[in-house]
Amino acid sequence: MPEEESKQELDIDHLQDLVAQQGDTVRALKADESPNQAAISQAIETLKQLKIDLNAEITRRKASGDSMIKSKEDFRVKVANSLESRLFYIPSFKIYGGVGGLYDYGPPGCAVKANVQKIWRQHFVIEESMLEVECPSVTLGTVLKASGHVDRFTDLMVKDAKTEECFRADHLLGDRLEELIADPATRKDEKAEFEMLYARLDELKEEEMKMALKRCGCVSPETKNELSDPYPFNLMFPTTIGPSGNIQGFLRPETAQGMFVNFRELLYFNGGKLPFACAQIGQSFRNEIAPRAGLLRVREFTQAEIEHFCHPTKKDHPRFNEVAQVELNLFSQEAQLQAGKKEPFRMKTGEAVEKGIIANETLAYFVARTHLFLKELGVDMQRVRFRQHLRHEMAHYAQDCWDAEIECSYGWIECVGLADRSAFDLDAHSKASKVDLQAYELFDEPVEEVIFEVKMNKQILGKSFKKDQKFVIDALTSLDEAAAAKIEKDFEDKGETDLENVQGIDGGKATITKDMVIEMKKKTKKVSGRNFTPSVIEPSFGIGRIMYCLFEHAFYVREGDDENKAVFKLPPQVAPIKCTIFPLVNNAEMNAASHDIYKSLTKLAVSVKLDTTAISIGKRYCRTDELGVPFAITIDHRTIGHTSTPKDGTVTVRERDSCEQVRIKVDDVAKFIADLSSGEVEWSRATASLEKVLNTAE
Ligand SMILES: Nc1ncnc2c1ncn2[C@@H]1O[C@H](COP(=O)(O)OP(=O)(O)OP(=O)(O)O)[C@@H](O)[C@H]1O
Repeated sequence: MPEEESKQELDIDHLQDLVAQQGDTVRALKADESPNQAAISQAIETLKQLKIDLNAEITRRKASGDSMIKSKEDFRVKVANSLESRLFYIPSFKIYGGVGGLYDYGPPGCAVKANVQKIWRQHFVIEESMLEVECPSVTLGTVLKASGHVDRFTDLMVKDAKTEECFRADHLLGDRLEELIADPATRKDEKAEFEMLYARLDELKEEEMKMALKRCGCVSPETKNELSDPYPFNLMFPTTIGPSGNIQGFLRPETAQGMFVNFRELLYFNGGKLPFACAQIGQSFRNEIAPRAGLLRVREFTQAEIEHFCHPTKKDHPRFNEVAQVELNLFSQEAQLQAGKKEPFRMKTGEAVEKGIIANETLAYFVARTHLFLKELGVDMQRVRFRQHLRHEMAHYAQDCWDAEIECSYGWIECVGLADRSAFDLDAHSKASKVDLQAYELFDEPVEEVIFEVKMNKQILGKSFKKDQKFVIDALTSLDEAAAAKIEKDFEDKGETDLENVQGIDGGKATITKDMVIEMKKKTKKVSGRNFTPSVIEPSFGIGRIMYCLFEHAFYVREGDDENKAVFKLPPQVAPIKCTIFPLVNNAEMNAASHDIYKSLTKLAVSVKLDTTAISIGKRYCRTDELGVPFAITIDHRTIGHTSTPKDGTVTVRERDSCEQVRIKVDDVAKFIADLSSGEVEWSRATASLEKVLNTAE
């Protein structure tokens, strides 16, 4: 966003703060034990005046016709107009009226997406030697049952009692709570209650949500009809696999599960060594109840996910030194919970681990690498923060979670989730598939361990446990001293014992009777290693959300120009097309020269657009600026020679943001543009020794 605009936004923010503070003052005065009527009247007058000032400022900005962008909504509309009119993306099935939450990327959108993914692959898969996989989007139901998605991947939904329109219960309640909290008529004690509810919005269970909707008088937003009670709605798209319809499947809601279920093969591929990371880029599907905010909440989107498998108690990272000095904008749990103004703070990655703010080196390593990736894409890093999940936002098994949030006109948006998920996923799949998903650890030195040699009566055991016998034997042969003592005591007291957490057995419980065990002998043994279930650290990127935020950060309207002179200042590596070629005049000679340059650029794998339309150069620049094209080559009379202009075999090259133009030899131009497009060389350095020309077209 241009600097000037953020200054104006701040003024409005300031006025809004003043209105809120004055509202508090009025309420405090009213709540006084012996209210001072004169003071209350005066405070109300001040509040009224502040509201008038605020509204006047908003109206003034909306009404003024200059090229500045007046409000977040105006800005958003301008960005969306440019993106849609230039076919970055458009609603899918548009000629049939479209359907919420599904979008098509057009040519520049596809190109930007491919570039973002290419940078992601380079930054993570290649630089970190990750094992990349590609798994199907159609996923077996049993996989998603084991992962918990079939039972728990739900949002609470309510319906308009008459029209049956569906809403996300937390969205409706959140909107209503915002109204109630801002309303000067709300009593102080009620305000505190509503604020508390607002803070707990995403942790409310079905019954609590039902009460809260009632308490706040929530109704259907448009029709004002009553609402149904909230109920869980599973966000997965169900399907069946095969013609019989007997195999339940789902479109995957995340790419992660494919990597977990391949763990055993990947570990083998990696020579049995940990840690290693697996990566996947692919489509994910969520039947969002209320898709909104363009590309930010859609029903099909591209995820780029990493599963880093490591030892549960050794989460240091061999390359941590490389990122220890990277300064992050951290919004820790503590910063979010402190009284008064809640603000993120800047801290080096190394210090954040030392102070225990980020749980371990590996998670912090990925936070820092994510920071560097977003920076490389051209995201405005002043508007990026890493927000730590509050305890209630984290699953019970999660050790620590951080979201990379990017600020845009919709507020702070989670674009990347980074979580230490402990051994949950591998344990869950191991249990459900009855396949061992463990790794083996070789100790530095063999250690002496107390073991229990258990002689079993396999006939009796087999009768009771059939094919699960193996899991019971595994459990009985890996007893520790306390567990063995308990079994012996249980046998003495009641002739049987319950084994808990038996891997591979449904519910994990196995009842062992005394006759199944012939003898238990305590022994010491030297062991050189052990099996364990690895922990998983998962960075999960939403490519569409990152792209949208990047588009907003890159967008500006060139000052002093017409409203429609919109520019996307995308970095060359991300820009959909690197260079446009314009013949100054649409004639055979200039067109031929343009074609030659076009060929030399495409040979170097630089994406180019040849524009031979007869419209003015200024208008052509304007069109390519809105596509984010960073460079433009113009072939003119000096290139090919003219009666009044001697041929010198040069072309002009113009840079999008500075509008600066230089002349360069035709033979050198392809390499020059290729170097600039890779982002390796900056414009100012590349052009230091070149002839600058006056820009007359703009
Ligand atoms: N409906 C969606 N549309 C676009 N991107 C999405 C959507 N849901 C998730 N993502 C992206 O995938 C990433 C990882 O998914 P994750 O399951 O952590 O998201 P989430 O916490 O469910 O997101 P939210 O709370 O916003 O629904 C998110 O950080 C986001 O970038």
